[in-house]
Amino acid sequence: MKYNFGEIIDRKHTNAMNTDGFREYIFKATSDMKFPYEDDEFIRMWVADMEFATPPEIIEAIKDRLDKRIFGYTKIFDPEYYTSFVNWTKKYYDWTFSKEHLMTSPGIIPALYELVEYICKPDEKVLIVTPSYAYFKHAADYNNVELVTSDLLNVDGKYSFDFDDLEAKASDEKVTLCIFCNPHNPTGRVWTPEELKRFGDICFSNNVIVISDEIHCDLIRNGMVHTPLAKIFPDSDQIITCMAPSKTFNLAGLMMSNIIIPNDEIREIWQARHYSFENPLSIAALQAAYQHGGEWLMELKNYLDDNFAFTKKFLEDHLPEAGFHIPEATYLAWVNIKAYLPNEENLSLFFANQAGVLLEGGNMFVANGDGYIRLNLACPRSMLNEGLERISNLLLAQKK
Ligand SMILES: Cc1ncc(COP(=O)(O)O)c(C/N=C2\CONC2=O)c1O
Repeated sequence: MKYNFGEIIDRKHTNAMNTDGFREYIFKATSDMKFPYEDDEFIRMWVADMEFATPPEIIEAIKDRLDKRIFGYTKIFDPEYYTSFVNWTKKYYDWTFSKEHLMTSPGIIPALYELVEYICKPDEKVLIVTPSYAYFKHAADYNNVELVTSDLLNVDGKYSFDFDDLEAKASDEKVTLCIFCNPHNPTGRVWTPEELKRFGDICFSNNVIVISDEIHCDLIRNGMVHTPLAKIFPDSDQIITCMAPSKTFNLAGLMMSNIIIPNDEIREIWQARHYSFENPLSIAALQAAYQHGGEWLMELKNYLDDNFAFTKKFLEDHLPEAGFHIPEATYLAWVNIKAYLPNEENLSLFFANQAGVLLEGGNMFVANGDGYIRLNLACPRSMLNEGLERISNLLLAQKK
């Protein structure tokens, strides 16, 4: 191994959401909220960023840009950014897109907020499948647009579309936009080409535009293949594809994502309304990620696959009544613990207070997540083991 994923890195005094933002984000509380644990005693398995150092190749590119010593107003003028990214999508997803369609945003969430405003009229509705990353709901709420949800089917922890329900919801003429997660957070599904085709046919035959949020698409298990929704519908301009190396290379704080908008009308609104300057260090980092990140990603995927295998065995050995399948994508474990805590409403608070573990409870994923916890496994194995030990000790104590 060329890279050290077992290293414990001190994130204190870095203004990290992960270490300092959990009271506000998870508990909607102020910074004086008290727990029986000191902040640095928690095992943090909640927000989706990683405890791993960003690849040295990316850090080197940022340093090179720093050496230029002037950081004035910046936009992407150099075609090398597009070339680096499209070479990556060609190599990893066998998919390409036009340079003219590539926009950027200081994050995918800000893009969702803007796109809902640009696409939906006030009396229209946004469709999502559930459970869902909560910011998909926020994107509708903050634009005062009604949210419509379609629960994924869950058969013994295996998730799939309820296509009949999806068809029924999409056929509502007021549903004009679907925010779609591909691969899916929090269930970890990698949608098959067949599922994507049926999903897209339902949306497009009902005049529903799709934002395909593909931020997790590089973080798939070895052996899996990501299919961009737009690859299934190469002639459609009804798909906005959101991708970013921020999840892949632990760069979320650099606030830059790729938004591919093939629809001329929507892109023109975006270009007129979106503040399109970029951070020069972010451009350097993202370009380096796509040019030089391949080897690190390969080792990261191996380490994550081992963390998932470790977690699966741990749960089988210590919590045999928990429901868990190794997800096809993401570094997030979605675990059914109903058998141990059938009635606990606020799982995040329960584990924070009783086990000193910060995690996200199923109730944080809009709907269809009761009894589940989501664990971030993108951490050194020693940290993972401690978190799992604390969780299992607490849950086993409930059974006594
Ligand atoms: C599906 C999905 N889209 C967008 C984002 C955020 O994109 P950004 O605005 O950073 O470019 C996340 C991050 N997911 C997180 C972050 O913390 N917990 C999660 O589940 C995500 O899971």
